[in-house]
Amino acid sequence: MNKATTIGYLQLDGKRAWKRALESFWQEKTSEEALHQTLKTLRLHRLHKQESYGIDHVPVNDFTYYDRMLDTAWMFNLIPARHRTNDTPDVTEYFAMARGTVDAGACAMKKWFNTNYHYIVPEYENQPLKLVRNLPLEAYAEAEAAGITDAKPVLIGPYTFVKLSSGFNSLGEGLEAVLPLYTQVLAELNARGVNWVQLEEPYAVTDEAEADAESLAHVYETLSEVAPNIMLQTYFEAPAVYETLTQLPVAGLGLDVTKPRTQKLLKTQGFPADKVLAAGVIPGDRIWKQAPAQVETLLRFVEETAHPKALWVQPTTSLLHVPETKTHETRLSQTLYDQLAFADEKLAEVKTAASRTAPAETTHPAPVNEHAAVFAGVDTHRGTNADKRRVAQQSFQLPLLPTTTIGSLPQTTDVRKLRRDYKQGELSAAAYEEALEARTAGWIETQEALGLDVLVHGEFERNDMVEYFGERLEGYAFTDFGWVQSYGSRGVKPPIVHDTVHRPEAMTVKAAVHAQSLTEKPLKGMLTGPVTMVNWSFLPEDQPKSVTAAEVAEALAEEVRDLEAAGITMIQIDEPAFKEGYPLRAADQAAYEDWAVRTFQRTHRDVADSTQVHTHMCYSQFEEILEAVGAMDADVISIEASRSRGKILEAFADGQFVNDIGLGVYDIHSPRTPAVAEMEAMIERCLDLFPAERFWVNPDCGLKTRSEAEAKASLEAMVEAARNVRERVEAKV
Ligand code: MET
Ligand SMILES: [Zn+2]
Repeated sequence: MNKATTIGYLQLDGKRAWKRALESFWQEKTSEEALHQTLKTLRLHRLHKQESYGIDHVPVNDFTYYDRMLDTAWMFNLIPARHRTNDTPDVTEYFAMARGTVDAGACAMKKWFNTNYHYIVPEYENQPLKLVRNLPLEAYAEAEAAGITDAKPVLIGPYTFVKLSSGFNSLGEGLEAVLPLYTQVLAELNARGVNWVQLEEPYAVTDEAEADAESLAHVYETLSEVAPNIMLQTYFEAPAVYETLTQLPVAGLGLDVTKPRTQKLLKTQGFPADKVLAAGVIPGDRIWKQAPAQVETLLRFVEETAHPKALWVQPTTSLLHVPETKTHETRLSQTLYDQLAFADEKLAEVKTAASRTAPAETTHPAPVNEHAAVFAGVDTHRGTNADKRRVAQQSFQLPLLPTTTIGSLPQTTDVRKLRRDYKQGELSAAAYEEALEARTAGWIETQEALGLDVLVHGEFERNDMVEYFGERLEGYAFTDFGWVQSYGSRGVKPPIVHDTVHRPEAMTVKAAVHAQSLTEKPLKGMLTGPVTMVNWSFLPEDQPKSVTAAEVAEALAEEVRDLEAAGITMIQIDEPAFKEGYPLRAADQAAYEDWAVRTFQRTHRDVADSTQVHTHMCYSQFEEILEAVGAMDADVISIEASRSRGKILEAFADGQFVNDIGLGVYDIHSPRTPAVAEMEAMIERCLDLFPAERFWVNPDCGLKTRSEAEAKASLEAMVEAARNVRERVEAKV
């Protein structure tokens, strides 16, 4: 019988006990001692749970107080000077790095590969490194004391750790710094009698790994001398350096065998006979139950092509990316409920798959191509150019450097309470709507008083920019406890697309028309774009992602037409998740861009030249995707620019990009009121690159998380900065 294994389990349980424990400690409502105690209980609970499902080599040290990259950095004494308060770091340093303090900003946070999880970026500044505590060893000992023998300590591998850290001048320098510490950790595990250890190297699936193959080999040649059996675990794609990995002196290799590229590698290159193959056969980042026959077929394929020394059956990724269990859901239809498998249901699937040996009759279904072409033969483009539209849109009579916001305005406690009361039936639909309209009316006055040139209604009715539209479209379903960790203690409940997406009726027209009726200034209608809608949802299993995006695009196109017909002729279609959907391999990029750009284009294809389309993206490396952004052809794109102090504009300035740009002049994540002079300087710098006619001035994202006072003060300063620069530019001509 094959072994049933997992790569890692999730932190954010459905009841959110983990989150509550952390937040109550941060709010100083519980002691540090109580925090450790509560988290230990949760930690042991999940170990026993996995064991009870029949999982072998239950992973330990996958449980974190915030993030696993952070755990590793902290354990190595890789603490930025600004966060250090003790000689030997403790939770103070740990949470200072994660969340910042009054005096010291947090470490940066970045997207974990192509998932919606964000990790903490360790900062190397030549600190002397040392092993502060051997966390994997402690976790192993704890499990053993709880009666779980043969647990598998897991940690992020040295190669991936260095690649994702900042401050190392080169991979070589980074490895030189951390390899001795990994060696010490692993040697201590070995001395303790640990059997297997899992080292995760997801970076080995990226194109960049090809150039790093030698370093990877060096790392594992060094570590295997001292370590227990190493399971070198990859996920998210097939390794880009498969041949190198197969030749390493490690005891096992973990692969996502559902990926077509992995299957091809197994077929053409085989698998080393001296290694264990940990085969990811149950999708760890999706929520659909697998047909047992299909899994068996896949396993049979693996056995026949790989002939490994032994086979471990496991999910393709850590279970971090799915909710804990479906068992507490009551709102889902029986059909849908029956089709779902969240983390705990996957444990059962893994066990079942590992236990069966009977060969299946069915043939392996052709893998779905996520990036299948859509809108074949359909012209999705607006069919007009930026210059023509600029002329038609002069009717808005905007000043030079018009000021606006990104859409959401502060969601104060009373706004949240309104939504909650309405959802729980304590407030009638009419009373709810009236309260929202009053809120919008107040802010229309405020925006006018602040002197903003283009207004918004404020998005008070939206808890989340994807959920809001999902709830109004057919084909979506929502869970009550389906939390997935996004970063730290923060989670999201991604909607589930389970059927064809349709728009039964207009979704945003009424609120926009009401808001516009209160002002002479133009008001932007606010929509969430098709790419973001699919990148932040769980999608049907057997359908390419692009197909769902195309359905959403048609629904949004209807909404755009309705808005236009109702007199809302400035419409923003947000795409903050456009960049994060990019595939891990360059070879897949063109196919992604094709459907992503075309579905976005489709949403605004049918509007008149005089209707102005905006889009908004935040926190993206725009340099890499500029051509696609240009092809989306929104009249105005607002971008995050404050953190790079406008440097990003250099990429836009090479002449290819013809649309207008909304400069995000201050960081909305900071509670600090930005200085007028600072914002002026940034605008001025950008004017060296572009004519002033092409710029807008705005914050770098929505203001929903800010207090009213913070938002007002910041916007006041922003409007003043724009005015000052406007006056100077106009005085020059
Ligand atoms: C993450 S992007 C958010 C855009 C949205 N319109 C807002 O202002 O909140
Ligand atoms: Zn944003």
